[in-house]
Amino acid sequence: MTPRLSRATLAALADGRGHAVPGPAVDPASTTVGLVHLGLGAFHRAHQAVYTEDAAAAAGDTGWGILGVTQRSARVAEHLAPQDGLYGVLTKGATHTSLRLIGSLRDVAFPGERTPHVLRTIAAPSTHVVTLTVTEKGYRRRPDGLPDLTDPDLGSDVAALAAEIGGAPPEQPARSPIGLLVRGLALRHRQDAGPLTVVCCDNLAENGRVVGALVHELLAAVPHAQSLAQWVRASVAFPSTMVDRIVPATTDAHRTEATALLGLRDEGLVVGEPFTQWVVEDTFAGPRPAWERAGATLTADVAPFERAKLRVLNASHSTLAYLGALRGYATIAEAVADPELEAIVRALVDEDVLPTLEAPEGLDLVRYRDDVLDRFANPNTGHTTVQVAMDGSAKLPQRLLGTVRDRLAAGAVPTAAAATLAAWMSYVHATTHGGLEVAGRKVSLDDPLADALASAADGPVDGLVDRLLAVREVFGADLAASSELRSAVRAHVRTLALV
Ligand SMILES: NC(=O)c1ccc[n+]([C@@H]2O[C@H](COP(=O)([O-])OP(=O)(O)OC[C@H]3O[C@@H](n4cnc5c(N)ncnc54)[C@H](O)[C@@H]3O)[C@@H](O)[C@H]2O)c1
Ligand SMILES: O=P(O)(O)OC[C@@H](O)[C@@H](O)[C@H](O)[C@H](O)CO
Repeated sequence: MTPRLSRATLAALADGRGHAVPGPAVDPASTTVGLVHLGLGAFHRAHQAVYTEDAAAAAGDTGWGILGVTQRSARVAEHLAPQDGLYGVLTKGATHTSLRLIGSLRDVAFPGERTPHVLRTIAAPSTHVVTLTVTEKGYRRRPDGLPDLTDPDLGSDVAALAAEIGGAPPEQPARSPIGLLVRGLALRHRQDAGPLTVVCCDNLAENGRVVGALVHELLAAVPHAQSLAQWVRASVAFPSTMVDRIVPATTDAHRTEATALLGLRDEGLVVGEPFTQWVVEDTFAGPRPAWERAGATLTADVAPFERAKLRVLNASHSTLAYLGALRGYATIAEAVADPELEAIVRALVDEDVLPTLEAPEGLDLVRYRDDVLDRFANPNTGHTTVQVAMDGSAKLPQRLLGTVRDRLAAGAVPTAAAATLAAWMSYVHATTHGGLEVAGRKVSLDDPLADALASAADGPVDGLVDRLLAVREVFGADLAASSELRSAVRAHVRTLALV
């Protein structure tokens, strides 16, 4: 059996016949932890961990090893621990594949097993940055942006935090990312370990402001947390970021391909397109990795980049995901190759998105649209429509509904954006009525509001749009009340002829 990737097997391979795979640029054994990452999914490993490694290597800095924290299960930690944190990034271009090894993960942990260790690391004076990629739904926000204190996981962390402020040892397993973060901040405050910067890397509009507000609101709900809240206001920064790299879920075929290139089995392998971008607001409370030396842009104002990316790339992605899945396409590349679907996406961007955007400095938005469509057309990433389609109730408010609101406020009917909503509604209907098969597989609705959406989709089909627009968690009261939007979505749903 092919041996597993680890520091020892890699060294043995290098001593023997060797391999042609570059990296790691940083040996985990030579680094200390300076950054804690919450949400050790595929994206962090293919994006921030790579920038952090390149920055550390360029600056000769050994203080930026990462403690990677998984959230919902120990699976990724179990994959990476026997590999000493080492893993490969398989880059799949349209014509070229390459593999490199990454060593910036110094440690991995699952809070279900090692919460005290994670909290102590967030509180360590040598830790300066916490990053997050826990998906849109992971933040447990109410539609008004406040923390959902009825969420049992967040509730459990709030109770643990209150006990810890009262002097209890920080031992209870953390159950939510924001709860874990705030409990780590509380310990850091108690230990007077200095300022910290929290960098959200999820696809949320104004992601830094969102996470900062969640932390402050959560603290406002906890008894005796005033001094902690004051310290957070003074000592913790929440810069916003725009993150971009298409990183699909890793498949067995990717692992087989990587094993052939490396000669070692890698259970932590991740896959990405060649393109990568990171724009970070330069408002850190303390030291940070020299990410600019790895190609990141540090800027005073990230909002125009973030807005352009969410509204052009992510909204187009979701449009292709819903329409593509409804037409039976397995991948985004197949969907964008359908001229009708490509035309729908172009109309979305040209007619509704671009009028709401201000071009970030140095970015031609029309060129950006075309570049994004070219990236989607890469046949080798294998990004599935069903993966991009998941969690629509949490994603659409971030990537589409800002456009819809801006267009309505400008007195325009967002007819093209309404096509995306119609596609999502048709997808919700099909996946909750057992009627959607994509590439030979039955697809069911994967969404944090699946139950509410299924009951809204259940009923006479001519009322589908009304019932789904009434889901306040997604559309709020304003969009539910817009008769122009309602008519536009209804017209598209009729055209889709799926109900
Ligand atoms: N994959 C990409 O192409 C890409 C690109 C840009 C940004 N992102 C951002 O990164 C996020 C994660 O993407 P990924 O590819 O790593 O996904 P993934 O499925 O590989 O990992 C998701 C991570 O989020 C955690 N998570 C999921 N649901 C959660 C919940 N309800 N509560 C707490 N934690 C939860 C998981 O435990 C895991 O650590 C995306 O949602 C997006 O915001 C991804
Ligand atoms: O990662 P999600 O689930 O928020 O969204 C799915 C895709 O639209 C997204 O991951 C893009 O691939 C990514 O945002 C490109 O940078």
